[in-house]
Formats: sequence, C-alpha cells, structure tokens
Amino acid sequence: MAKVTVVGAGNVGATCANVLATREVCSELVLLDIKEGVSEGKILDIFQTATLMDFDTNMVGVTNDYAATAGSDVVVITSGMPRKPGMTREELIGVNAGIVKTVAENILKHSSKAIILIVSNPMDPMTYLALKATGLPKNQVFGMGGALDSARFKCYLSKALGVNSNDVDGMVIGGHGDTTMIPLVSKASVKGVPVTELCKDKAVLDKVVADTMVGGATLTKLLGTSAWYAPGAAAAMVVESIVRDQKKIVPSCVYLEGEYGQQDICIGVPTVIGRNGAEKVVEVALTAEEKEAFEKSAEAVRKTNAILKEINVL
Ligand SMILES: NC(=O)c1ccc[n+]([C@@H]2O[C@H](COP(=O)([O-])OP(=O)(O)OC[C@H]3O[C@@H](n4cnc5c(N)ncnc54)[C@H](O)[C@@H]3O)[C@@H](O)[C@H]2O)c1
Ligand SMILES: O=C(O)C[C@H](O)C(=O)O
Repeated sequence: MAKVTVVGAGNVGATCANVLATREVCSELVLLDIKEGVSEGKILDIFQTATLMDFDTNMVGVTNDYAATAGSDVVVITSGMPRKPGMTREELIGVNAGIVKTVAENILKHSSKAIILIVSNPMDPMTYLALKATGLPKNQVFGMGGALDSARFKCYLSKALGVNSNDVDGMVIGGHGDTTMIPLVSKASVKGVPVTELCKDKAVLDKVVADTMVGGATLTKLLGTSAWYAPGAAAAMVVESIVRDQKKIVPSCVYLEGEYGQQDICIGVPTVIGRNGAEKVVEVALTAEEKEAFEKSAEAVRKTNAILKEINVL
C-alpha cells in the first residue's frame, strides 16, 4: 500500500488523517504540523480509536520533521489559516501563500514523486503556486475543492427533492469561491433521472445553486471558522482514489492547457483521479450559460493569481 502525509494537523488535516486511518487507505500515515505537540497528540488520540473502530494503520505525528515524510506517495497540504465569518477565501492569500510555498518546497525535498493535493485556501491560487514553485508535472500537483462543493450540491439537492443524497449525482466546476463555483444543474440527476425532470420549479433549483455556492461561508458563520468534517472527508476520498487507483471522475483544481478554452490556470474541472494523480481532464458539454459562467470564474481566479506576483511568492 502507500505512504500518505497530511501537512497541517488542524481541523481539516486531522479530520482527513482520521478518515484515512479509519478506512485503512494507506499502510503508513504521517501527520505534520508546525505547532509543537499538535500532530503527536492528535495521532495518539486517533490511535486510541483503533480498537473501537477496528482498524490497523501505522501512523505517526511529527512537529515540523520533514524527514519523517520522506518517500510519501501522496501529500495533502492543509497548512494555513482558515477564514473568519465575513471574509472571502481570497483574503487569506497574503498569509497562506508563503506557508503553502514553503511546505510544498519542503515536501519536494523528501518526496519528489509524491502526488500533492492542495487544500489550503484560496485553494485555486494555492494550487497554481505549488505547481509553479515545485516545477512538478501538472498531474502531480492539484487541488481539492470541487469534491467538497459537489458533495454539498448533492446534499442540498437531496433536501430540496426529498430523496436520499446517495442517489443524487452532481458536479460543481470552476473556482472554489463563493462567487466562482458553478453547480451544474444541467448534469445533475437522481438515479439517472435529470433533476430538471424531477423538479419543474426553477426557483427551487436556483436556491440549491445559491446555497451550494455559499456552503462554506454558511458553515463558517455558524462555526466561527471553516468547516472540517466534509472537507477532511473530501480530501480523504481523493487520496483514496489515488492510492487505490480508482479512476474516479472528481471535479478537481487542475492545470489547464487549452481544455475548456483555458490556458495557464488551475481551476476545477472533471478529472480522472488515479495512481498518477490528476490523470485526465474530462471535457463535458456545457450550456451557453455554464460556458459564460466558467469564463467569468476563470477570470476571477486569474485576478487572484496575479496577487501571487504582487506579494513576490511567484
Ligand atoms: N479546499 C477546501 O475545500 C477547504 C476546505 C476547508 C478548509 N480549507 C482550508 O484549509 C486550511 C486549513 O483549515 P483548518 O480549518 O484545518 O485550519 P486550522 O487553523 O484548524 O489548521 C491549520 C493548521 O495548519 C498549521 N500550520 C500553519 N502553518 C504551518 C506550516 N508552515 N507548516 C505546517 N503546519 C502549519 C497550524 O498550526 C494549524 O494546526 C485553511 O486555509 C482553510 O481555508 C480548504
Ligand atoms: O469556506 C471555507 O472557508 C473553507 C472551505 O473552502 C469550505 O468550502 O468549507
């Protein structure tokens, strides 16, 4: 099996580590944080659930010890600040860009073959930064946002339609931002039946879209910090698709070279996720409205990317 490192033992990273351990996704799990004792404590706590949850995963918590991460097959980067209520994800760029760049460079020194999954926000620019800073191939560095947004989209659809969320299929593409993500109603279905057939009231579906787009902000307002259960589980699902070579099609923030009419940008599109990371971008037909929204989303992501040069991290 595989060695997986999670950098950042905060709410999201520790939840991701807990899901990976409990589902026995990897043979070796390393949790690293810069704060003394946090990783060691959370890994010991997770280990103490092993006999209760019946799993057997070798795991270690370390404080800033990148030698312990050496030879990782997959690295999840969750290090950095979360937003407070009322903030946008993009406002985190000043504090998180330097953290993500340094962490990515440290990982590269010890695990040059690792697939690196970026979670830290603003995730789309952080993915672009990590890709450029490491110089790794585009399949090896990509971001998690669409997996989470799609999970929220499916849950809001299930509530609106009164059906089991596990029977719902749906994808969110575009930027991982309150105004940049695009829930694809035209592609959403319940057991293969288009949601537009099941629900004729456009206002209901429009509300599902709106609720999905601010799904993160809604939880940040309730919790006072970012959500962590679904984000941690979403990252773990992507890791599992890599480690088990499951070839899941997951909306992921990947580097585009012409797909969807975009160049030199990392943004959320349907992607085949397997042993080699972001293996293949899947181009799906978009409605004229969705195409326009995607172009606007890409424009907004590029605007935030430009800040990376202004703050001298790129
Ligand atoms: N992409 C997504 O869908 C998604 C979802 C949820 C959260 N996030 C983002 O993930 C990040 C983490 O969120 P959280 O709620 O876990 O925050 P948190 O504050 O609970 O945890 C962050 C952790 O990172 C650690 N850290 C800071 N600098 C570090 C460094 N240089 N090296 C190693 N560790 C370092 C901190 O000590 C802390 O433990 C935030 O930026 C948040 O916005 C993204
Ligand atoms: O919304 C946030 O700040 C965290 C994350 O991006 C999320 O969508 O939960």
